[in-house]
Amino acid sequence: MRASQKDFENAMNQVKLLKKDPGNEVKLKLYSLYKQETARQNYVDLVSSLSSSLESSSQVEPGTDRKSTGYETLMVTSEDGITKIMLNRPTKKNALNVEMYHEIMHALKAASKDDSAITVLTGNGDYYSSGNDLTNFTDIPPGGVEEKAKNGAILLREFVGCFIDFPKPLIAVVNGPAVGISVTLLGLFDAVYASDRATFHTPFSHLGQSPEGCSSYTFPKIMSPAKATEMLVFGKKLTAGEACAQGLVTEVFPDSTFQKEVWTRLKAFAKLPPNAMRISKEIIRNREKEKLHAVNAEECSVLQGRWLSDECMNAVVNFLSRKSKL
Ligand SMILES: CCCCC/C=C/CC(=O)SCCNC(=O)CCNC(=O)[C@H](O)C(C)(C)COP(=O)(O)OP(=O)(O)OC[C@H]1O[C@@H](n2cnc3c(N)ncnc32)[C@H](O)[C@@H]1OP(=O)(O)O
Repeated sequence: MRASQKDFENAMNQVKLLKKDPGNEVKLKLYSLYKQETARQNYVDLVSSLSSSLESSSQVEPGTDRKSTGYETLMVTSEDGITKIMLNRPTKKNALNVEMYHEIMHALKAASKDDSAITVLTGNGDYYSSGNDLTNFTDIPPGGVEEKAKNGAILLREFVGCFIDFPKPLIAVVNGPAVGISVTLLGLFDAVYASDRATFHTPFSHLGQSPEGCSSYTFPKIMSPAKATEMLVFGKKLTAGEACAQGLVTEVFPDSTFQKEVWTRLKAFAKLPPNAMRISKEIIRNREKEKLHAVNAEECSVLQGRWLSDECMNAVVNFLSRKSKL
């Protein structure tokens, strides 16, 4: 017999009253089940809201937005010689869930073959991105946390590989705060423009994790080993101005004029001969490619181990508990 909503709420309360801590792995499983229950409730709520809105208005075209891009977590547009990939989970601060990793890879592969001269990554809403979605840790497969960590490392390696191999000029338009993997990847971009509202934060040690996105190699080269250590090991958060002084950001703009100034500049860049730009990027980046792939493989393998550590599991459980999701 299927449990009712009341049974579920009672069970949730019982978990909070347990005298003995059930442990991180069990807590992550509980969170996963909680999410499924919430998803079922959301489904029912959505269907019921759709029914009432369709009854009240025959002009609504459900799913129009989604059809225009074909993506669930991104908005992708192509005009004026620019393919713009916009992270589109603003209510979650553009955290990267598993679907978003796959969709970004898909969008990059498509952009590498389309007619555009340059490609831009940016965020919708007040954040550029809050990095890896920490709820990614909760969908534990039958093979347990080891299988989860192994799959995560495979996905991460493929994902970062797409940035290493991207053939056209790739520009980050950092519209707001950036956290975790959204910061480390910036070392693989060809230019990074930031609003003065943006901050750059890689709290890997706080999360019991280690650097990815090739940052263990690119950051010391860009900003010196000591400055890279302050960010990647001690989790020092940089302002946009500081990140620019360290060479991670190319130029900072006042937030009030950011979009206008940046897009005017990008449209001018996109009028340059595309083949010349592609070939020039190749000659700047290609001699590092093999090294970057090797660094990526090593970082993913180290992270796979970190994800299984108590330090990491405690940090994830703490985040989810703070958000009342456990
Ligand atoms: C294949 C796997 C690859 C893995 C690659 C590894 C990458 C490493 C990293 O990226 S490490 C970085 C991980 N990110 C974080 O630690 C950030 C966590 N989030 C926060 O600290 C805060 O949310 C914040 C500072 C980004 C914003 O705080 P604020 O108080 O302004 O807003 P909220 O916390 O209320 O956020 C709004 C809702 O968004 C949810 N959310 C935000 N970021 C994340 C995230 N990274 N993961 C999961 N969920 C996130 C937050 O829970 C709120 O949701 P709610 O409205 O449902 O409560």
